[in-house]
Parts: sequence; structure tokens; C-alpha cells
Amino acid sequence: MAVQLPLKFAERMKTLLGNEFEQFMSSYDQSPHAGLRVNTLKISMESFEQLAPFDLRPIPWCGTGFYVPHGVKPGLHPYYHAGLYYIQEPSAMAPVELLGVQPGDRVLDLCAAPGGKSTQIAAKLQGKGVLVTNDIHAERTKALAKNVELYGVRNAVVLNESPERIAGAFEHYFDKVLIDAPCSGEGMFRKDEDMVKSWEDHSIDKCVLMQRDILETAARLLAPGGTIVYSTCTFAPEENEAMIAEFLKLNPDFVVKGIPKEAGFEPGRPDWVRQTMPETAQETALVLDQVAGTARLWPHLLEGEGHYVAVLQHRSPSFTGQDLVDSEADDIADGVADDRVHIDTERESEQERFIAASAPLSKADRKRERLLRTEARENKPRQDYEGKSKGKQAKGNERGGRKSERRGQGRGTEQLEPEVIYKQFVQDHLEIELPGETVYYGDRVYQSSVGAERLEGLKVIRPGWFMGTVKNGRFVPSHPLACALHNTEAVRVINLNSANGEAVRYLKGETLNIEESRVQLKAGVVAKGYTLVCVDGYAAGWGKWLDGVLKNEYPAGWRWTSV
Ligand SMILES: C[S@@+](CC[C@H](N)C(=O)[O-])C[C@H]1O[C@@H](n2cnc3c(N)ncnc32)[C@H](O)[C@@H]1O
Repeated sequence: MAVQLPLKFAERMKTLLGNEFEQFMSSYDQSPHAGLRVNTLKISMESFEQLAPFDLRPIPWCGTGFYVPHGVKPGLHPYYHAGLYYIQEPSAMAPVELLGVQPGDRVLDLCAAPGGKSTQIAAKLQGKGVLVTNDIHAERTKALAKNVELYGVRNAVVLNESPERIAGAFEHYFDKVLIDAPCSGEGMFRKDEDMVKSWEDHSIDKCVLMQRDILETAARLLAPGGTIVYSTCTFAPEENEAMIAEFLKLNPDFVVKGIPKEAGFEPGRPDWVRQTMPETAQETALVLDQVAGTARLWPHLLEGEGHYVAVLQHRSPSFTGQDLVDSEADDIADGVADDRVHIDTERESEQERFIAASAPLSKADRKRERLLRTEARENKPRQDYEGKSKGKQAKGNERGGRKSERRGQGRGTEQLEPEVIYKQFVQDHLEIELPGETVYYGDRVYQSSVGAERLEGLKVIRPGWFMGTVKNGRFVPSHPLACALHNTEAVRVINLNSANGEAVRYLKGETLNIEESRVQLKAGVVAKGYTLVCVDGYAAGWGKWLDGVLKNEYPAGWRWTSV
């Protein structure tokens, strides 16, 4: 066996798994499975399958996920740098698939760095609705923001906050909340030996404390009738079934939504809570059986690492006993009745009382709260937003006449307001409707799906889609703006070929000679100027074309550094 497992871990798994233990241990003799997930914000599945540079095998539980053959390095292809796919461990794709995200939803990813699941959520939202993505560790939010930007997400807000403080600003706001919890990481021992080194006997206890707090706060963030998905990459029942049972006991307006036992998912193990934590089992006796409807992903039973997933459904205030009957009927029709656990009717009145107590604040209450927070906040960003920018935004979106007719017009020297400069750039260079509100933080311009007011007082890493900077009376478009564009949305496009080395040279930051006939132009546009640079048709960054030379605008910190 290549991996040296901690003795205490192996002993515990032997006790829990019994006859299955040997099979479990033999999974450590095999290499971990590598996967990638297609970024359908940038490319359709059909197009990706046509141009995929590797042999790919579908991952059963994720419609956009594929196994990558051993030895293939998908990070060393220009498509990776163009954000066409995210490299992700196959089991880690399961939680978002179970969150049921629909375009238009408001979704919170509470423990999000480095952003694997956030980019998956963003692809499901397809630019509609809101994604708030957060991590409590400042250093890790850098990778999170970069991934959100590389993958072309337009409707995300990136925070570096405690769940508690987010709840102060977004109480009962989200339709879906994902908690990919910090955990003892036992399911990753095969993939990442550092996890073995950092595992300690008491790390489970520490993780339990964090998980309990995060879960409890998530309930405050959820809108009535919403869904929380809780996931870990560990086997410890304390962090999995026991955590969920405790949550259900404290939050009787939630039920476990059964996860169909397909694709190799195994049921949660209430019996392990009874076996190893008799006190907890006793305290949670009324709800414990529900956790059989959660799922365990085992490395010896499917092609992926160890994971645990629970789907927690909030029963909205309009819930009636009949709903339960109806939903059970649906379950039976779906063949998943065994996975859902009944809620006994004697708890109904307790549930209704709880729902009333946790009802969303009125609009006036929320406004009052916001004002108090505003007074208390310390680091106010410089900004020009909301009512003011909303009005101007609407004006900016009302585009009279064809844009090609307007291009190059109306650039009087009097137009020095940042907003005017920004909107003029958009008008001259892009063919998009700006989403959300325009928000100014200093000289940086964003389009925000939640607006600046709600973010006041929070540690905001990105208030929205970073569009660029207004400097010395000029607008400099950002790299994240380019990353999120489609090749039809820029007035000037240069397409580079991934196969002949040209794309790699661009990604390394080199200046390229490109003849004028290769600059694709919309009607009425001249070749000189900012150009969207694409790799095989997919946006990778900006360049500035002039007289046969493409000046490289690919940011230094993002460049391809491998040989
Ligand atoms: C399992 S990782 C998340 C992986 C991520 N979801 C992904 O798919 O790329 C757990 C994350 O939780 C963060 N974290 C730990 N405690 C937290 C807390 N109290 N609130 C928010 N995030 C927390 C850690 O910094 C870590 O990045």
C-alpha cells in the first residue's frame, strides 16, 4: 500500500466496516481518479465533446463531468487557460449536482475556496440569479476570486467573511446554500498524502465545532422552502450523520431529502451513530433514522474519493401535512421512498412555532438593520452606487439606434465622468447588456448582481463582475471582463489556434504578429484597438492590435509558466 494510514483511523474503519474493511483497504492500492468538469458558461457540451483533446469517460453522477485518463495532464492545455474546464476530483462534483440549482436562484457557497463547487454552481445558474461565494481564510479567497474570474462568472460576489456576519446582511435571502465543510479530510488520504500528515486524533473534535456553527448559521441564511447541501470529504460519523441528526433535532422545520441510491452512492449510517455515540443517538432518537437518506461515496465502491452529502430541505411556512403525503407519493413514484424518513406528526406544532420565529424580516426591519450596520462599519469602500448608478445604468442599457452607427461618435472632451467613460467603452467595444448594477470601488468598475448597499460593512473581495479601471480619463478593460465574454460579444476578435503554438505564446505573454485580415470586425469598426483574443473561438484575454502587431494584455500573474 502506497499510503501510510494513521493507525487510529484504520482501527476505527475496521470496527465500522467489519467484513467490508479489506475491500476498503484495497482501494488504497489504486491510484486516485482524476476528473474534469466542462464549463458550460463558456462552451456547450456538444462543442466540448467535438474538440476535447483527451479521451473522456462520463462521470455517472455529473452530466458535465468526465474521468481523465491516467497520465493525461489537462492543466497543460490552452483550453484549461481559456477556462473551458475545471479540474475536479470526481466525487467532489456530487454535492452541487444534489443542490438542484436553477437559473435565477440565489445561491450561497459558504466555504468555497478554491472555488471548484462555486464554478459548478455558476455554470448551473447560466448567468441568471446570484452567486455569493465566501471563504473565511483571506489567503484562500485569492484562488477563489481567480477561479470565478477565469471561468467567466458574471453574477458572483466574492466575500471573505464569517458565516455569522454574512447572515447579518443576507438573512433568509438564499434559495440554496452549499456547505462544503472544513473537515478532517479522511476521504482524501489516497489523493493527498498531506492530509494524512495533518490528520490528528482530535482534528475531528475541532472540525465538529466549526461544522456545527456553520450549519446553524446556514439555516438563518436560507429563504423559506430553500435547500441546504452539507458535504464533507471525511468518513467520521461525528462530522457526518451525527452532525446532521443534531441539526435536524435543533431545526425541526428541516427534513432530509433522500438521495437516490444510484451511481454507487451508499446510504448514510444512523447505526454508526448508535454504535459509536450512544448519547448523541439517544438525544437525536426522533430524527436519527432520517440520516439514512444522506449519501456516502466510498472509494472502494465507485470511481472517486471518499465523500459524504446530505440534502436538507426547509419546509416552507405554507407546508401542510398533505404536502408530506404528496411528496411521499412522489418519492414512491420515483422509487426513492425508502430513502426518506417520515416525520412524526407530534412534532408538527413545534415545527410551525419554529417557522414563525425564524420568519424573514420585513423590508422595513431589513432597512433598519442595514442602516445600523452602515453606521457601525469601519472600512467604507469608495463607491458611487445604487439609486444613482441604477438610474444611469438604465440609461446605459437604453440603446437608441444600431450601435455600429453610434460608434466613434459623441466623444467630446466634456465626458470625463468615470461612468461616462466606462459606458462609452462598453458601447464602442462590446455587444452586451450590462447585468446587475454598476458599482464603483475607487477607480474599479464592477457589475454586481446584489448591488453595493447590501455589501456594506462586509469584507468584499469582488462585489461583482470586474469590468475594468477608469484611469486618467481612460477605461482599461479587465482580464475578467474578457474571460466572461463570448466571441460574438466583442466588436474586434482575433482567433488563435491551440494546435500550432500561437495560443500558448499568447498565454505566455508574448507579442504576436497578426496580419490585419485576421482581425474579425463588426460592421463599422476599424482594426486598431482593444481586441478580444480567443483560443479556437473561446475568449482567453485582451490584446491591442496595431499595424500587424498584437500587443499582449494577458496579465502577468495569470501567464502560462510551464514549458
Ligand atoms: C473543503 S474546503 C472547500 C472546497 C471548495 N468548496 C471547493 O470545492 O473548491 C473547506 C473550506 O472552508 C473554509 N472554512 C473553514 N472554516 C470556515 C468558516 N467558519 N466559514 C467559512 N469558510 C470556512 C476553509 O478555508 C476551506 O477553504
